[in-house]
Amino acid sequence: MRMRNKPWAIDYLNQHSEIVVTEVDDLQQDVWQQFIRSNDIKHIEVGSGMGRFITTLAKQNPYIQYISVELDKNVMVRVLDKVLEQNLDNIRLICLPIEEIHDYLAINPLDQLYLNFSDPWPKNRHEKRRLTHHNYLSIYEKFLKDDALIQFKTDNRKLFEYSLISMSQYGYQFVDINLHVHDREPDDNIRTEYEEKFSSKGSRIYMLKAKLNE
Ligand SMILES: C[S@@+](CC[C@H](N)C(=O)[O-])C[C@H]1O[C@@H](n2cnc3c(N)ncnc32)[C@H](O)[C@@H]1O
Repeated sequence: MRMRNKPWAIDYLNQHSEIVVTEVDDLQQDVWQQFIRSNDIKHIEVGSGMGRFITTLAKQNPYIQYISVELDKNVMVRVLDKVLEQNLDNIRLICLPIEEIHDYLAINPLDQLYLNFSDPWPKNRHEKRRLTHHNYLSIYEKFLKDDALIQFKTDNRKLFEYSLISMSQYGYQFVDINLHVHDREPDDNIRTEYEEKFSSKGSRIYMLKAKLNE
């Protein structure tokens, strides 16, 4: 997601340090350690973009704690806007790449992971950047509970097929595979910003749900 540089973004995020982390070391602060170590049900989205998906979930499920991970500060400000506008108190934002923070999350594993419209990185030489590459799957395994669910949506058929193979080879079992989400769209489907954009252009939306262990 390319968003114009907002020179004020980092200050805005840092003014809300009770909700947002912008430096890895901040995760050592007491308030974050308490959050990480609490035994609430916790769901995480990696690559939240502008945050419609995760903020809608947070509003619908006040008893679940949500973690939004988005590396781009220019995009994360849009997630923070939504959290503040809706007064959501069950969501935390981490404005860093997942690669840099997973050890902290692994302290107390999480219940569910969402990947929505992850960058497809179509060139073979960029395969390792895809968020369903086995290197990322092994990162997720460290911070997810044994029976945690991964839900992945994309408009990109090649990335979807790649992800089915990558996850299957890693040992994931598929709980659900939907090859046309918007044909008889499930009531509980929350459309992300990218999903809305691609769907309005006529793209088909694919979705999978998978678990490592039942
Ligand atoms: C194509 S956008 C999709 C945004 C949103 N999920 C949606 O569906 O509208 C992918 C987002 O993932 C973020 N991203 C990519 N790699 C990431 C990583 N390793 N850690 C955190 N965020 C990442 C990008 O900055 C970008 O905003």
